[in-house]
Amino acid sequence: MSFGLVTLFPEMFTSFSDYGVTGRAVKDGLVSVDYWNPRDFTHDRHRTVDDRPFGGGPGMLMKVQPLRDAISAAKAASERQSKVIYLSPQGRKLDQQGVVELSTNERLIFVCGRYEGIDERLIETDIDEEWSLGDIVLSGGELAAMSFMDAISRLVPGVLGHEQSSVEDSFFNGLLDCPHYTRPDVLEGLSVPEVLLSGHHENIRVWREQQSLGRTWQRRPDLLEGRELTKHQQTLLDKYISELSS
Ligand SMILES: NC(=O)c1ccc(NCc2ccccc2N2CCOCC2)nc1
Repeated sequence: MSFGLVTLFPEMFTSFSDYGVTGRAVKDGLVSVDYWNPRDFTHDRHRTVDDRPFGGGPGMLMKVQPLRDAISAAKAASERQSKVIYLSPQGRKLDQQGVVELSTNERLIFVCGRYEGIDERLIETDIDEEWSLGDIVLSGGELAAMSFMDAISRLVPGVLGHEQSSVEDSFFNGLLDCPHYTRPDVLEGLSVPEVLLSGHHENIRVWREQQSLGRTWQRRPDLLEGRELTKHQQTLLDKYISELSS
């Protein structure tokens, strides 16, 4: 997977490239990241990257010429087919299904807006898809881009050493995650569910699936709509619900 970042603040992305699972993926060459700063594509003495909005109003927009040139350079830098993504509150809201869709691309170029955003005509001419991290307002697109990159990278084969963990990822199978426990076995007078100490792997797997189903039903019933549960899953969920009232 190759990521191209069009951003005024490339240094922000060390959080992705230098730490943890994603840092290891970059180090191992499973994921590559390259940066294209519009400021490097300016030709005036002050290296201007913002411009005033037609129609007036508060704030500035990103200056068109440096931004267009940075996007073109990002596209030209790789023979791979690339998709240019603009992150904004007006985009398609991201969920794990969207992450799976985006992960099928060889190269993604993220355009990170600053100021009040970019000229609408750039979205029509240079941007392929507009996406949103969620209904939140950020000071720039960088943190949204990094969240997209993290979620997408986790689906790249080899990035999560123990393949299993990506399957158990709470949203990977469309259900919320089960509760997790570790030492000490009693914490503030609270013990660990017996089944987890039993060493009975099948019972543990079933308990975890029941917990995922139950918590999803309780906290995010919307995730269960339009989802066919197997008979076994329905039985587990029914038992979970009946035990709530006991
Ligand atoms: N939900 C998201 O994915 C998301 C993405 C970016 C983002 N901010 C950068 C930005 C990009 C485009 C347009 C406006 C803006 N903003 C500039 C600053 O003012 C607020 C609007 N915010 C939230």
